[in-house]
Amino acid sequence: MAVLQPAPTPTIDPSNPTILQWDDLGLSLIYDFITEAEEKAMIDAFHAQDPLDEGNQKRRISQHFGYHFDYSTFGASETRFTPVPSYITDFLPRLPVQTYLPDQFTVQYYPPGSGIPPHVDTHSMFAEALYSLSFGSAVPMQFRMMGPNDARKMRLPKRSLQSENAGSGSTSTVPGKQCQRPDEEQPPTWELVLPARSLLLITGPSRYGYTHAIRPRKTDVMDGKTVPRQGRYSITMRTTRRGDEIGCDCAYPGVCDAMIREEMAAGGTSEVRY
Ligand SMILES: O=C(O)CCC(=O)C(=O)O
Ligand SMILES: [Fe+2]
Repeated sequence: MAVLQPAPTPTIDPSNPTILQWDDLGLSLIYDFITEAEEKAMIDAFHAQDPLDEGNQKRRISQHFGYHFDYSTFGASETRFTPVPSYITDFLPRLPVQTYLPDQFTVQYYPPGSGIPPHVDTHSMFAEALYSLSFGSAVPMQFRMMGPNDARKMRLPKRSLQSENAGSGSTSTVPGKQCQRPDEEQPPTWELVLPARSLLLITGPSRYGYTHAIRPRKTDVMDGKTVPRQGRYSITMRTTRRGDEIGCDCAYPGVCDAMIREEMAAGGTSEVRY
């Protein structure tokens, strides 16, 4: 089991204390990004489509809007498109990155106790900015820095290019637990509590060089208190890369699907470069 370190300390602009920033990680967390009324409308809309099987709901439920995920490319389909509901389009003008907007949306319900395995969202097929809007309840998201050993494991063809299907229909390579050697040093691993109605923006190192996950647990420790995990909803938002934009030149070649693919095509088992 990963040994958790304390979460890194954010900087907070005193003139805007609802925004927490970790500049060196490329992470921002915006509290109260949506109102309680918006939150309720989203939950109602979700269950109008997928009624909750109260008590028996064990698995995550996902709804897709915009361009649908394509499992053959790990990107989004060019043709399968579900119109984006107004409860999403309404807040798009409030997103912190306005130079490009998401066009692929996965709305998910996590029943109490469920999570999402550690994964790196596909580098090459989606633009840098990824968002996670949390609602319904708070949950800790776990980030783990990918070290050189993880990178080497992820280069194995078996693990590197097949969909692990971490669940949201939108994820790529993850190092399997079974590959971990017990004598390995744990890479930096920490958790960030995502409160209900908060928006997480993931860019830079946290986007390209860290896995993120929600551990399946019955309880969480938040603010020093052990609390039962409750049902949680999220909207993952990504921007699809098309044509010439597909690719990645990040500084994390070991966990970059574009670079792994290139090296495999060249028949390489080249050294990990970081
Ligand atoms: O539920 C979340 O907040 C994150 C989900 C996620 O990481 C994903 O869909 O790729
Ligand atoms: Fe993700």
